Amino acid sequence: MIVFPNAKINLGLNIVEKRPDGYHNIESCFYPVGWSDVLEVIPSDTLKFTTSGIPIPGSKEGNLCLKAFELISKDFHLSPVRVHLHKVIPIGAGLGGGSSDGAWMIKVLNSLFDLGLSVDGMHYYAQKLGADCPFFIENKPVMTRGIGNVFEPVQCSLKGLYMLLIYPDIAISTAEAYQGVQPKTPEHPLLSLLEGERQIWKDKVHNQFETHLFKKYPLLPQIKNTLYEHGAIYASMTGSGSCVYGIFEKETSIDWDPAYKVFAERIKY
Ligand SMILES: C[C@](O)(CO)[C@H](O)COP(=O)(O)OP(=O)(O)OC[C@H]1O[C@@H](n2ccc(N)nc2=O)[C@H](O)[C@@H]1O
Ligand SMILES: Nc1ncnc2c1ncn2[C@@H]1O[C@H](COP(=O)(O)OP(=O)(O)OP(=O)(O)O)[C@@H](O)[C@H]1O
Repeated sequence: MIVFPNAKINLGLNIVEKRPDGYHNIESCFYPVGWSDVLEVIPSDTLKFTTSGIPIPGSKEGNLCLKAFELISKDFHLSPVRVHLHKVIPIGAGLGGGSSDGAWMIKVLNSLFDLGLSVDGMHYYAQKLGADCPFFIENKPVMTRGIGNVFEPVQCSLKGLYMLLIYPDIAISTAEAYQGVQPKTPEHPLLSLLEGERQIWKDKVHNQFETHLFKKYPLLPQIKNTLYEHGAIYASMTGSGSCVYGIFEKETSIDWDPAYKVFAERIKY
């Protein structure tokens, strides 16, 4: 079975408070985008995991694909599989690529082994893997609260518009990003801003991580400004960075430093 675990962007991201367990409660809209890895899972004699594409830091055992397999095999009998992950989504980009691989692995195991897990059942396992994982189970635009695992519907569609995603080859770990953040109560409820006129997003919809990460990495606000100079309706860093995206009414191409990774699409979700 072959699937294409996709990335996400955050439309607005408020860090509301630090919790006693060290995590932070956030308020954000998660939106699926088409930048994708390739994940192949086939029945085999022994459990095997290989990767190609972008090198993934950390051990094989720490990879969320294998972690998903281990997690599900605690509750179900799974025969061995051969897993190959071709990594395309930049790492340390705020695109949730690793989380997506883990969540898609749960979905693959559910159908390959006929486990009969419902969406809620898959959420249960996904949230044990990481804060961003449950979103990728249903993979549709949603308002998230809690640590990113409590979902609420949002009437916000970007379908038919154009998206440019720019990864400037700066890896920022999620833990690093949260360390420098100052939680604060949002001035405006994000949900009503996102469901309102898109023209006001530029002034009112913020990713709170930008405050300290833009000071630390001045290249990031430069990329955001360039996107606005080329006519973006809205531009922002996604998640904990470093990827910056722009949303456009028409197809737009911009010359970037060749070291950057760029993904462009007509938004389909
Ligand atoms: C920035 C976001 O991508 C927003 O979409 C997410 O909040 C990050 O979620 P994630 O990458 O799945 O995060 P995890 O891998 O579960 O956590 C990595 C580390 O980030 C910090 N962390 C993560 C999520 C959260 N809501 N509060 C946190 O403080 C914790 O120090 C944690 O040890
Ligand atoms: N399948 C995987 N792909 C990428 N990273 C993985 C994977 N499994 C585990 N990891 C670990 O997770 C870390 C970062 O993952 P990820 O790509 O989700 O970060 P990110 O792009 O910053 O996303 P976000 O902060 O939005 O979750 C890597 O440094 C790596 O050690």
